[in-house]
Amino acid sequence: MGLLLTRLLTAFESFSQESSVSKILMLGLDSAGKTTILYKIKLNENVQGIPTVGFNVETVSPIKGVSFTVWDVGGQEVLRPLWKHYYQNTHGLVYVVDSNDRERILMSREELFGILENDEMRGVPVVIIANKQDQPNALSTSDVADLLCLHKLTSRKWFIQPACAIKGEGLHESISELATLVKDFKKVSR
Ligand SMILES: Nc1nc2c(ncn2[C@@H]2O[C@H](COP(=O)(O)OP(=O)(O)OP(=O)(O)O)[C@@H](O)[C@H]2O)c(=O)[nH]1
Ligand SMILES: [Mg+2]
Repeated sequence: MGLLLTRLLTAFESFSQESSVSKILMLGLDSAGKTTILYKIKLNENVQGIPTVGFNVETVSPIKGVSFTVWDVGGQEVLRPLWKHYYQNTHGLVYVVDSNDRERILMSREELFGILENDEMRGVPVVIIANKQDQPNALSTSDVADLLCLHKLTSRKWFIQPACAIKGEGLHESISELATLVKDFKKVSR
C-alpha cells in the first residue's frame, strides 16, 4: 500500500513540477474542515461532510498567476500514519484546526509538530486555519496560536488565519498569504 502510494504520488508530482504548479498539502485532524475548505475554494460550494478515506486532489487558481495542486488527506487517526507519504516536494502546508474542538487541540498540536519535524518538510511554510469560528464556544485565534505553541516555529514562516469554511470567511486571506509564503520559499529553495 505504502509503496504503491509513493509511486502514484511521485508520478503526480513530476507532472505538477513540470507545469510549475505549487504543491500544497492540507492536513489536520478528522473533521477539522479540510474537504469543506478545498471545495469552497474550488467550486464555491458546501460539499456534504463525508470523512475522507484516502485523499482528494484538486488544482485551483484562486489568484491571478497562482496555481496550486492541493492535496487534502484524510485525518482520521488510522489514516495519519499515511501522511508522510505526501510530504515530498511540498511547497506549502495548510494545517486546519477545528477551533471548537477544545478537547483535541493538544492532539492537533502533536500532529502538527510531528509533520514539521520530518526532514522532507524542512523550511516549508505553514498557514494554520483556525476554522469553525462561527461556533459560539470556538477558541479565539490567539488562543489557538498559544495552545499550538506556534511561537516555537522559528525555522519557517507561518501565519494563522481565523475562518469559517461553510461561509467562506477567511479563506481568501489564507490563500493570499499562502501564495506569498510559497513564492518566498520557492525562491530560497531553488
Ligand atoms: N460550524 C461549522 N462547521 C464546519 C465548518 N467547516 C466544516 N464544518 C463541518 O465539519 C464537518 C467536517 O468537515 P470536513 O470538511 O469533512 O472535515 P475534514 O477535515 O475533511 O475531515 P476528514 O476528511 O475526516 O479528515 C462537516 O460536517 C462540515 O460541514 C465551519 O467553519 N463551521
Ligand atoms: Mg475530508
